Amino acid sequence: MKLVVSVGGSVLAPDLEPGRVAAYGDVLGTLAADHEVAAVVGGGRVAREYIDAARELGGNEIELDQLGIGVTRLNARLLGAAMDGPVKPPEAYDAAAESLRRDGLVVMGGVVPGQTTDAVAAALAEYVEADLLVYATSVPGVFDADPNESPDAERYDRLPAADLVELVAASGSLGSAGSNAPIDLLAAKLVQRSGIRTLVLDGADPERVRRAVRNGEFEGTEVVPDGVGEA
Ligand SMILES: Nc1ncnc2c1ncn2[C@@H]1O[C@H](COP(=O)(O)OP(=O)(O)O)[C@@H](O)[C@H]1O
Ligand SMILES: O=c1ccn([C@@H]2O[C@H](COP(=O)(O)OP(=O)(O)O)[C@@H](O)[C@H]2O)c(=O)[nH]1
Repeated sequence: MKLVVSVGGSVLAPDLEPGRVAAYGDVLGTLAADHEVAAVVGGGRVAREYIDAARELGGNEIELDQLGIGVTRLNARLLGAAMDGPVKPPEAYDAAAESLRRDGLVVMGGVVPGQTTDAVAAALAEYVEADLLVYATSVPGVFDADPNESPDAERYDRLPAADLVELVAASGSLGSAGSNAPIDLLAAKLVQRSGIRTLVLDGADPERVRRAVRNGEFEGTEVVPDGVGEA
């Protein structure tokens, strides 16, 4: 199977803990023995710190995004170093797809301003015609409200892609650089358009990603193509 895993920066590098990066590297490396695996890595706290500092210095939103992209690529290098040795992460989808074809494994970060790595993962999944897209993020799925703001928020076990788009649009995620939402609006639209099976799960423990891929066992939200499932 062809698999794209979006590893949130908040999941991979909330701080620089080599053990956590090694654990992700192990899981992705093991999965790559049986599958073609593309990982897309986010920027996390460090990206936000750079973005906040540069905003105070008067940087415009595109400049802030460019800083964020730089940090996602640093994190991609770090994860790459935990697997095959340091390799410069591809900066575009065609280069990533070529690495995936050649090596069966690729790690990349951001691509262009105006989006997050959620959208990179969805676009790469569409480009390489992935069978499965997994968002390993800091929350255990997509909720009807931000679970970190609303203690009564309820998780969707299955969510039609159109409902995901609506929910993300309503949360106003196409905001400024470094903004929070379960996934960004472009990612939600690409997931809807591609119809690729998509899981959103708590990625704090990479074993959850392994189990989801290996046995289909996971706790979180499955985004289903429009018309296939009920919320
Ligand atoms: N409806 C929602 N369901 C789940 N998470 C949400 C929702 N709305 C906002 N969020 C926020 O989305 C964030 C998930 O993304 P984030 O922490 O940036 O992780 P990552 O590093 O994986 O991108 C959480 O901080 C969570 O509070
Ligand atoms: O293709 C990309 C990927 C990332 N970013 C920037 O880099 C930041 C960090 O990326 P990440 O995917 O971690 O976003 P987050 O989940 O932190 O919002 C984002 O907020 C954007 O500002 C971007 O502009 N384009």
